[in-house]
Amino acid sequence: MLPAHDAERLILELVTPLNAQRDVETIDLLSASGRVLAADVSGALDFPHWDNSAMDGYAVRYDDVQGCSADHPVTLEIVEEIPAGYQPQMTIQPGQAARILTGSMMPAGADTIVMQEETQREGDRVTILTTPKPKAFVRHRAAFYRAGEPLLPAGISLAAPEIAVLATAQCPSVTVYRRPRVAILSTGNELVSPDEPLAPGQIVDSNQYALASLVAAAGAEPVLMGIIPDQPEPLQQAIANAVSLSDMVLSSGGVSVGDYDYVDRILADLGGTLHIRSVAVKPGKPLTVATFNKPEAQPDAEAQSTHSSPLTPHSSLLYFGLPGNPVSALVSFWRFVQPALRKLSGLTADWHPNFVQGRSHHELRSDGKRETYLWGRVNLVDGVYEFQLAGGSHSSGNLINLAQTNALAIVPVGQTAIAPGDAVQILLIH
Ligand SMILES: Nc1nc2c(c(=O)[nH]1)N[C@H]1C(S)=C(S)[C@@H](COP(=O)(O)OP(=O)(O)OC[C@H]3O[C@@H](n4cnc5c(N)ncnc54)[C@H](O)[C@@H]3O)O[C@H]1N2
Ligand code: MOO
Ligand SMILES: [Mg+2]
Repeated sequence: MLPAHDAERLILELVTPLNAQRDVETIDLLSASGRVLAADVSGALDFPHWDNSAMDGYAVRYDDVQGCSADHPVTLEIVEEIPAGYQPQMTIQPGQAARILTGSMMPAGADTIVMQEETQREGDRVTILTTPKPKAFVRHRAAFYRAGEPLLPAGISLAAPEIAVLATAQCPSVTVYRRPRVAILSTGNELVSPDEPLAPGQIVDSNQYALASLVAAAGAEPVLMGIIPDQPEPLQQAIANAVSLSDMVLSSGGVSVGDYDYVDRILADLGGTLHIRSVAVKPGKPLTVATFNKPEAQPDAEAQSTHSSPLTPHSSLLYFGLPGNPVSALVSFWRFVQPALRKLSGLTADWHPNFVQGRSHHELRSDGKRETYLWGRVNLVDGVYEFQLAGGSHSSGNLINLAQTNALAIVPVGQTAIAPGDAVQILLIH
């Protein structure tokens, strides 16, 4: 049994990320949320693009208003009104000012904004009642970003802030990694899909649904391979098929020591290399991790004929044989598959699970033999993550009380209890 930390490190080493040249697509910025940027972006525009005012007020020459106060005000002639979207026509001369509104272009000659609240307006004259700081409330061209400098690096996930930046840089479309295809298959003679009646001994295949949801939430494309019986031939066929058409495979079930647990043997027969057979976590001990070398798809037939096999690039596909127990399959996903999927998807950082320190409201128990994950909810209480253990059984076969949880509390190997109020490491799962 590999310790969890070593398993995570080994798994991440085994991941070949999508290729920044071949595995990309150009998409509309409006559909880019959650996608991973595949190329560095730099902008062709300074930001701000013009000197502009940060306040509603008056654009003045600092020399004209230096030293003025309520007792010694200065009155200036307003020579132009500058609303947003308007290009100023006048150059402000000594003794002059322009009425200006937030975001509008600074007129030539002016270098300082006096906010409206510090003035008195009478017709086309404005009286300035305080001395502003030199260059006050002017947002200078390129103060925030200079055209041509790096704007966003490849390998980051796009969310509202990055999408706003790309829009501002006039990038209405963006080159992102394609979504990784993740094949999902459930193994087991006992499994039926949720729309089928249960005969004695049968159970419903929930893993395929749960894993599809997790894969989609991670920004990847789930490819559902269905329920495969515990029979070597159909299972081998399904696994070979899954390996050939995806970037990662997740199967559940059939990885323990039972008479019908064929997955590991089939992976070896198909030429896979087995790296992990079990991990010291509870739930989730039986976890098979294997890799397959795959010839990479060639962009076109010509490329295929000019690059004969020794030059054909290969990539390594990661196969996860997750345990069949429903909670075990999900815990294995959160702890080990998700980081691998993040690296596969082209992200250059932030692969690791989201661990935080908190305190436990309830007593947490473990046998101390494996790193133990208990499910529940965290809330921030006075700035501290507080973990509330889900009620009911923490059996790996009980998925019912997993609903409405958002975190897993971790009891380390060698520790058998965490007392109420004590510190606990928590894995955030949503
Ligand atoms: N002698 C031992 N037996 C077991 C060990 C062990 O170390 N020695 N480990 C146990 C642990 S821990 C786990 S976890 C399970 C893992 O078993 P498998 O991965 O081989 O899974 P199966 O045997 O196929 O199924 C286990 C369990 O999960 C249910 N299941 C399977 N697939 C699904 C699905 N798609 N949706 C919902 N539920 C599913 C299945 O019906 C079984 O109840 O092995 C222990 N045994
Ligand atoms: O590891 Mo199993 O997942 O304990 O039930
Ligand atoms: Mg089994």
